[in-house]
Amino acid sequence: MSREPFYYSQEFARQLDKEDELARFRDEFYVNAESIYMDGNSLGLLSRRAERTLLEVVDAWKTQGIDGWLQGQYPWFYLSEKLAALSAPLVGASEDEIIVTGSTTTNLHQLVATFYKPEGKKTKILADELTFPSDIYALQSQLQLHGYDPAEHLIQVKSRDGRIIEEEDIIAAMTDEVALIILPTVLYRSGQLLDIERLTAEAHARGILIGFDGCHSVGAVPHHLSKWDVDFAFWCNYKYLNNGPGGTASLYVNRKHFGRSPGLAGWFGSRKDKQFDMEHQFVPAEHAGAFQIGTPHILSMAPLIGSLEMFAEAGIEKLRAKSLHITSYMIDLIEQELAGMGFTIGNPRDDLRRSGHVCLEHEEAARICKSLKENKIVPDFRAPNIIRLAPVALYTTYDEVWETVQLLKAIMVEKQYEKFENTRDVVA
Ligand SMILES: Cc1ncc(COP(=O)(O)O)c(C=O)c1O
Ligand SMILES: Nc1c(O)cccc1C(=O)C[C@H](N)C(=O)O
Repeated sequence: MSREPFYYSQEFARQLDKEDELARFRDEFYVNAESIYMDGNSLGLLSRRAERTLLEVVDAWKTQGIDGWLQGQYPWFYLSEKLAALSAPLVGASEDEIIVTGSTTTNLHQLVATFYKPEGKKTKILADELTFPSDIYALQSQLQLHGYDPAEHLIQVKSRDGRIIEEEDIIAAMTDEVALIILPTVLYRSGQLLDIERLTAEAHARGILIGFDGCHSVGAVPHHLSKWDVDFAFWCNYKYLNNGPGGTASLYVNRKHFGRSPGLAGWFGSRKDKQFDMEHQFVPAEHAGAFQIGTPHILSMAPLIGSLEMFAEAGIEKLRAKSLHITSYMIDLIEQELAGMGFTIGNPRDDLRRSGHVCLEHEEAARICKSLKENKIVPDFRAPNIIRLAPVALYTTYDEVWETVQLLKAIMVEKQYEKFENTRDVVA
């Protein structure tokens, strides 16, 4: 995408902030005036609206007790479905194809338990070697539950450069032994955005089901899961969607799979009108709600009500446009200001192949991150050598990007990082 050139001055950054049509949303967040937050790709900030809806739900509990399930502003019995409807525009699905439930990892377990049906020589699961470890642990344990050795039955597509997984290599690994494919939409370290539509079409052409982990794309990148015919997907809501630490996650099941028995059944997967019949014959919901298991984590999804209102107002296309622009600005500034200091941009440069964070590689990354924190910048570190920086479209300013890069420059020029050990913290 061609863009107006960037100029290297703080005035220019401030001018970009004046022109930013999403700038008004920043005031809705609890932004710490003392620091610059660049970690919204790991844990998004709290907004006033999310806080308000959380407190409203707490108040319903306080004042209504058990009646909160059916009464009050957000009856809890229907909250997973209500939030699904609010999430639908972000992922390009019908509201009944989504349900807000569980955690990323438990949703993956549910979906693999549902969709992994080894048969004949089709027994393998295809993933990649750079994906988030929790997904691999889940896949390994699911294979073991079927009596298979993951060393043989889990195929992890290799990266050619340690950063990116080439779509060609994934497609080449889609052999007739593969029963199921699980891939991230975005690789959590390099920020590579995979071509979801192409991979889905290639999988289907070979009769393979495919599901995606959308943790690092939902809320930052528009999706068209139904149009692309993705079989299923799952994602957390605590990164770009600002639902709070450990906040309830989501899953998507393509409507063509409605009616499939959930691999892991539980009473909240029941048809709503049947659930309280308390029969021992499970009657699953006729939509993605069937894949819920137990009682929804109401307090952990309440912030999402307020948060998703903001996404509806801002619009995911506009958020993506700002995200691409502000991350380009950051990359450009890094290249200009930090040249010759040992940094490498590890994310793809093409807008179609990158997501919402900048991946900055350096052999001293762990201690540069500690130094950034001492300078009141919040990045995160991913071993062995990555500093992730996420200027988030809803609340990060261009001026903060400018400040971050200037502080990084001072840290390098003054060798401030040398006083720290080059090792990660317990939670990096
Ligand atoms: C891509 C990806 N998948 C899975 C997870 C695990 O999510 P959870 O701990 O919410 O199950 C995370 C983050 O922790 C992630 O970034
Ligand atoms: N889930 C997290 C947690 O419980 C503590 C700290 C970080 C996280 C994360 O989400 C990390 C994130 N998935 C990542 O991309 O690395």
